[in-house]
Amino acid sequence: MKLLILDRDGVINYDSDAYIKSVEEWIPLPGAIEAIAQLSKAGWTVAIATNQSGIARGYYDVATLDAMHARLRALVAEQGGEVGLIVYCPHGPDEGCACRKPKPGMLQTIATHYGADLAQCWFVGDSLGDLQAAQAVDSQPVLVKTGKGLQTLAKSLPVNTLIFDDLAAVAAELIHK
Ligand SMILES: O=P(O)(O)OC[C@@H](O)[C@H]1O[C@@H](OP(=O)(O)O)[C@@H](O)[C@@H](O)[C@@H]1O
Ligand SMILES: [Mg+2]
Ligand SMILES: [Zn+2]
Repeated sequence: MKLLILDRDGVINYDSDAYIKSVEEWIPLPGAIEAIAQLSKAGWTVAIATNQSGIARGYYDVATLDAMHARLRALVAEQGGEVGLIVYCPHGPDEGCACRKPKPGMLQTIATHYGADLAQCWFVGDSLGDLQAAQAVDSQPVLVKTGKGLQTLAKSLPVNTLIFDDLAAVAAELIHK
């Protein structure tokens, strides 16, 4: 199946070192909503795997996170597309969970949900942990230069990492390849 997995903050929406704590702070990056809709209409299933330690830190609650994701789904639906499964890790960095990237637990949850082979999937992120999670399960690591992407670009990346300017460029590659 044509399954694309996305990181959220810095790939779909602007990120902030102060975390994205409300629906009002959740602002799509230019072209991101359209990219997801175009992929969806081209037969791609678009799922999301996102670290949300802000919940463990007490910056926002699950209801607020769900409202952000309802907003995302509504905006994509307005463009005629749909968003697939959204999986998040609500834990803090010190909790030792199995789902926080760079661990691949969320990618595995998504693959199991769809019966998909992660070795055939691209995972698009802006942080090194995203790329490492992809590498851990033989998915294709894809870095975008939005969010923390430019800082990540300066780090030691998985050797097969693909690099794109933004999610719109990733979508164009997948839809027209
Ligand atoms: O990029 P995704 O996975 O969708 O979400 C990242 C966010 O959960 C936050 O992750 C935090 O990292 P720590 O969780 O504090 O290490 C920081 O990088 C924040 O700036 C960022 O907003
Ligand atoms: Mg991110
Ligand atoms: Zn977790």
